[in-house]
Amino acid sequence: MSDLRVGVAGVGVMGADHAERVARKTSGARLVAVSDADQSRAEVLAARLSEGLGVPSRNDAGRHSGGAAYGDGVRVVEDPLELIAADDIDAVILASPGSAHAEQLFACLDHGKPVLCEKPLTMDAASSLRVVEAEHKLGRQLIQVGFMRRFDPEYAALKQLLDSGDLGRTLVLHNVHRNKSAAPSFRSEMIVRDSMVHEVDVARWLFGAEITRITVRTPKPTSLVAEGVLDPQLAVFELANGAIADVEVFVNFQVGYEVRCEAVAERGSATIGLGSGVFTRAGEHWGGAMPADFRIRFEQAYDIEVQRWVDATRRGEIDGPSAWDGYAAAAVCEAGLESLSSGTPVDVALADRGKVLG
Ligand SMILES: NC(=O)C1=CN([C@@H]2O[C@H](COP(=O)(O)OP(=O)(O)OC[C@H]3O[C@@H](n4cnc5c(N)ncnc54)[C@H](O)[C@@H]3O)[C@@H](O)[C@H]2O)C=CC1
Ligand SMILES: O=C1[C@@H](O)[C@H](O)[C@@H](O)[C@H](O)[C@H]1O
Repeated sequence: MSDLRVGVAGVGVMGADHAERVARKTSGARLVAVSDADQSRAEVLAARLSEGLGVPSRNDAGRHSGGAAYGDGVRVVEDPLELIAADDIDAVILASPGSAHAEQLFACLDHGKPVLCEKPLTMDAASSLRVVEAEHKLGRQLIQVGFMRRFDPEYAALKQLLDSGDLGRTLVLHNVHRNKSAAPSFRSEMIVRDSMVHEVDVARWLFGAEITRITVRTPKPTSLVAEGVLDPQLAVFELANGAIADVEVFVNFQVGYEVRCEAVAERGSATIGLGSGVFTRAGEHWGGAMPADFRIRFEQAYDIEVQRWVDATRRGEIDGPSAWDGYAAAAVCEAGLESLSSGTPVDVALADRGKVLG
């Protein structure tokens, strides 16, 4: 079977990481092209990743003729929509900002291109639902959403344990999600839509049930954020199966990246994210290191996610969170935003899955 020829749209923090992953760490795939609204960023990355192949990078004004042979280097395509349409690209990774996802996802569907779309699927529930419906109309699943925690070995082991029933029924999930710091432009709504959305997916996935109601409350914010930014945030999710999950999201924690999840079940509890790595006692100090960001903490999860996406795409399938999962998370976040401003519980308005996908 020939290698999957991949193009990456949006090569900032996450896209550059994924592009490098495809170019250097993923089997059965080859990075053909990258695109970014900031073309110089794409050019620098393409040059760096082409170096590994021992060939110069190219751009569309150069010698691209619609089909890149292996070892041709990584091409820069000015317009991300052109990258999606290109004949020599079999599948796309979207790591552009969430606000660009809807248009680019529709382009992927129009061109029949499988796509691994970073979270959030889109910026609101209505556009996410349109994406789900458009994919459903095609009759095959082309969209996988980048909820990478499902691929993290610790989360996967927790899921397996809970599903085994050894601890009885799971009652409650406690989550902590802390980033060292966030850009001043990272406003309160983004804490829900970009950060909390991971716990929304984790809760839906671990419980295998939809979230029906969300409450978001905020203490007096940390003094280290701009006026008006509500950080940290505490949320409670109520699920259709009667379970409850809570999460503290704090994106300007200052210390490091910390993601924890404790499941409380009828006959025991299980916790992940307590800090792996080497625990040392030296020089009057004891302890271990904390990862600086998600790229370090979840490196293995991203690697597994992308490898399994490539393998599944080559089989003509997806193997991970679907467009529906992206839509359901968007619907919860939308209710979460309403709750963030009212401080009261808000019911999640979710379309009837059977009717949409039936
Ligand atoms: N799964 C995860 O853990 C993470 C996921 N993400 C997601 O990845 C996506 C990108 O986030 P970051 O890399 O942190 O942002 P970023 O700001 O570092 O990178 C975004 C890049 O997209 C480019 N861009 C802007 N408009 C574009 C367009 N219309 N088409 C193509 N490129 C465009 C920008 O110039 C920039 O280089 C977001 O959806 C974000 O939520 C981000 C961090 C972690
Ligand atoms: O997805 C991510 C970022 O977009 C978000 O901004 C961070 O808070 C999350 O920890 C990270 O996983």
